[in-house]
Order: sequence, then structure tokens, then C-alpha cells
Amino acid sequence: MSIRRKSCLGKNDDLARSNSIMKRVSNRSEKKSFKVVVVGAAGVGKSALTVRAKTRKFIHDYAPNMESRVSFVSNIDEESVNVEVWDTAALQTAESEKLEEKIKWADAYILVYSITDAASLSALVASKCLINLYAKKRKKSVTSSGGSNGFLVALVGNKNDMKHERMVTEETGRVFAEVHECTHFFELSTRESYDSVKTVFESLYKAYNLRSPKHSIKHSPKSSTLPIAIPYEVSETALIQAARHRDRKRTTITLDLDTTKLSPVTFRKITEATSLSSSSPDEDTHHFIGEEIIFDSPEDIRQSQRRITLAAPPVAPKKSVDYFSLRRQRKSGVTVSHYKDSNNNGTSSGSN
Ligand SMILES: Nc1nc2c(ncn2[C@@H]2O[C@H](COP(=O)(O)OP(=O)(O)OP(=O)(O)O)[C@@H](O)[C@H]2O)c(=O)[nH]1
Repeated sequence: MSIRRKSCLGKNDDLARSNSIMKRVSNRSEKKSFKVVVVGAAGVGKSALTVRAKTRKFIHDYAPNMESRVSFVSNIDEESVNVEVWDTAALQTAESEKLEEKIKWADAYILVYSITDAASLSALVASKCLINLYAKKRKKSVTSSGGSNGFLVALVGNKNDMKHERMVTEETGRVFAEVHECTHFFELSTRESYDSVKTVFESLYKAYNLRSPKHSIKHSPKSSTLPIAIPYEVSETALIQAARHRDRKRTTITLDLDTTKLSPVTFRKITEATSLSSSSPDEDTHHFIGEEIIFDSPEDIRQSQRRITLAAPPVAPKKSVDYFSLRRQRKSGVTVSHYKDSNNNGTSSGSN
């Protein structure tokens, strides 16, 4: 068996290249739009947070149950972003069509509770369920072209200037965020800090930007990339499928980290885990980031399956997650792509 491994780039180079490509792509385009829905029980500070983000000012009093839609331009990472915010006082009481409309409209969600009101945190369980329900439908229509993977949801514990009246600890908030699969968690005081409010919007936008299909790394027209669900290792089925479709003796399989499909947290965990693995003395253990592996025969592919494993699992996923992409190129100009669908766990292939 002869397997040649060609290291295209060092891991850091590769990540830097990805970032710079994303930056270049993003700089080219005009003002971006980013839509956010703010959800939460009455009196938690939704309007205050929304107005703070827009005007930088903290305004004490608002008409209760006031629903508003505001927009403002924010400079995030040297980009001019048109942020639209729907402050949904009525989210939990309006008829379901309205809820659906609001949830589908948004690119990201901010769930607000007050640290002085435990019930305001519990009330968010229902809101998160609705987001899961309706955003999933939206996701289906958006992701056919490889868009976002999951919803961006920031849980915000507001009013932390009122520590003497605290009913929800920071830890409780953080655990709630994890259990309910929120992508971000913040505890802050809208009253005391404009910067922390800005950080909420910035963090969501940055995560959104990474997932946006427009910011995907462009591959050559002779190749295509489809997601493959391989949390820790390349599945044997996928490799054998790849081998079956080969029409040349040499098959090149490039497996690289598709940063556009990762949440920032997962991305960080993976990069941390793999930098640990790069110092691993075990030469048989191999990680893929920035590497191209050339196989000379299907037999090589099958045999190498045992050797191609991430040294340290990035995170133990609760369910199958699209961490990587498998791209297969043939010099004939025809591209066959294989992917394992993380929803039905089947392996598929297609050609173009
Ligand atoms: N101490 C303190 N008070 C806050 C903070 N944020 C908002 N408030 C106050 O909380 C009260 C309710 O704020 P709103 O922004 O109206 O709350 P809301 O969630 O929009 O309320 P509804 O419109 O009724 O759904 C107001 O008196 C605000 O001044 C904060 O960070 N700290």
C-alpha cells in the first residue's frame, strides 16, 4: 500500500487563508443586512436593550408591551452592517402565524430574561421551542444552498447591576443556555453598559457571517463540497463509496475544516483539540486540517480508514453534526461528491 500524504498548508496557514478569503469576499459587497428578533417576558428590558443598541443611550421608561422594529447601521469588523431589530413584546401572546412570521424573518434571536426574575428565565423555554419549530422550517428553505447550520440564539441575562435582587445565578443562566442549545450566553446590564449590549449584536453577527453561504470558501468549478457527518473519523462507508466512484487510478480526497458550518464555540474547540493532537507523539494518529491525502487505489482507501482519525475528539456531539466537508476531484472534469446526511445518517452521492 502506498499512501502519500501531501501537506498543502500548515494548520495556522490554512486557517489564516480561510479567514482572509472570507474577509476579502465580505469587503467586496455592499452594506449587509442582519435581522434580529428580541424575545422575553414583560419588563426584562427588551426595549431598553434594543434602544441602547441603536442610540447608545439607556432610556428608563417605555410603554409596556410596546412592540417595535428599529434599524441602525453598525460597524462590525470593518463592515457596515444594517441591523434590523424586532422587539417582540407580544411574541408569546400573538397568534401563531405572527410568531411564525417573526421567527422566520430573523437571522438570529436574542432571548432576554432579568436576573432579578426567575420566572422570566423559565418563560424562555416556550420561546426557544417556538424558535426551534419555526426556524427549522426557515432553515430548510435557506440551507438547500448550503446555508446556516442551526440557529443563532443568544441568551441574555439582563439587569446584572441589580445584584442585590438577584434570583438567577450566572451559572444557572449558563446551564440554561447549554441545555437549550443557545449559541451564546451573556450576563449584562443594559443600564450600565452600552459596550456589552453591542457585544451581543456583534457576536451574533460574526457567527452569522461565518455561516453565510456568501462567505463560503470558493472551490474550483471542477469540485464541489457537500457536508459529511464525521464527528471523529472518516466513515468507512463514505470512503468505500468514494472508491466505487473512481474512474481513474488515483483518487484525491481532500478533507478540510469547513469553517462556514461551525459555530464559533465548536470551531474553537476543534482548533484547540487539533493543536493538542499535532504535538502527539503517536505518528499513526493523524488529523486532517489543511492536509490533502492521496490514495492510489480503493484498497488504500479502505486500509487507511483505520489510520485516519482525529487524535482528540473535538467535542462529544450529542447528535451527528456536520464538522467537515469531503471534496473529491477527478481530472476528467466530472466531480462526484459524497456526503453522509446528518439527519438520516445515510450516505449519498451525486455528480455534476
Ligand atoms: N436596573 C436596570 N433596569 C433596567 C435594565 N434594563 C431595563 N431596565 C428597566 O426595566 C424596565 C422595563 O424595561 P423595558 O425595556 O420596558 O422592558 P421590556 O422587556 O421591553 O418590557 P415590555 O415592553 O413590557 O415587554 C424599565 O423600567 C427599564 O428602565 C437594566 O439593565 N438595569
